[in-house]
Amino acid sequence: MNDITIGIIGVGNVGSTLAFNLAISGLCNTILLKDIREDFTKAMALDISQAAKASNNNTKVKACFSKDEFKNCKIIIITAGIARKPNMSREDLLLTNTKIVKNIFDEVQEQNKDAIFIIVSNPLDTMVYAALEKSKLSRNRVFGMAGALDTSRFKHYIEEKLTINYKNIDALVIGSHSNKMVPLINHVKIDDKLLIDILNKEDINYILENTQNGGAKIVELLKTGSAYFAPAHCCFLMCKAIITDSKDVFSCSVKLLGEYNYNDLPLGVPCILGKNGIEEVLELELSKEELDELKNSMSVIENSINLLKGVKNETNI
Ligand SMILES: NC(=O)c1ccc[n+]([C@@H]2O[C@H](COP(=O)([O-])OP(=O)(O)OC[C@H]3O[C@@H](n4cnc5c(N)ncnc54)[C@H](O)[C@@H]3O)[C@@H](O)[C@H]2O)c1
Repeated sequence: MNDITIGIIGVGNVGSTLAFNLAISGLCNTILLKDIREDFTKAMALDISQAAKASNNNTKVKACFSKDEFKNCKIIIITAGIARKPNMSREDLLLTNTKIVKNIFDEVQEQNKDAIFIIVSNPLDTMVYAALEKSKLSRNRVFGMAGALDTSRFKHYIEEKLTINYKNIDALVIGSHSNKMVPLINHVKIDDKLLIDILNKEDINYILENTQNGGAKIVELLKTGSAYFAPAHCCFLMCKAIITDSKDVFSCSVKLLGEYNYNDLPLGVPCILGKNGIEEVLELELSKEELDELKNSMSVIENSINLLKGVKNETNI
């Protein structure tokens, strides 16, 4: 068992499911939970601690309500905020969640000087931008989880259309966490075969459309919120890569510094994760068509950030 504390802020569907994943894995020995719903958070801490005990591991889960309790975290995952309901876009969450995310840094940054922050709250890429702006931390320590989830949805819909036996799907989604995300369809490999050589155009279009609208489909069915098992598990895997210094590659929303010809803006691209958070941002060789799609995808983030900047001038968010 590692002597490591992981903090989760926002103990709703994603946050509590992540805490459960962490507690039963034994990846860390302390999980700190923080949410505005006090009794609910205390209940989650008890229930999840007891789940850890059922697997005979010593992970302690604590509900924290003061600055002094929520401290010394190696990783902090921010899932606080409101989630989408049917007919809401991720952008509809913009102003509320920006205020929440920025306040959180006021509350926890001082007591967690070495923490790596993984942002989950939506609209994801803009929340990464707001968190970086507020915290003034470097990009390796403040980044977002979304590409890992979008990639798992991509793989889900690819598998639906496969009729052959295979061992591995190698696939990646980059771009903004929006319906203009960029599933890199021409790069997908099923073992050593290119997917585009296996499936017809209709199947390919089905995969692309469903991947890009994968979150909305779950929102529509749930009616009261958005997906949480896959998002929480992707966060867990990213925490694991950091704690174990695995150097595994995840698509993360990270501030670009010249990569893909963008500067000072966050975008989902493949990154190596290790003990310092993002160890390296990988630059893929993309076709002209893919770069155009990425530009289109980035326009969602630029519009959202511009909207935020406009409101900020008026209201001091
Ligand atoms: N990045 C992704 O891929 C991805 C995937 C799923 C969900 N999300 C986003 O993650 C966020 C959480 O989703 P969810 O389904 O867990 O929602 P949820 O409503 O179940 O949980 C949100 C929690 O945040 C808490 N909260 C609100 N304000 C807070 C504050 N100031 N401090 C601490 N806690 C606060 C609420 O009390 C609630 O428990 C949403 O914004 C959602 O859109 C992102």
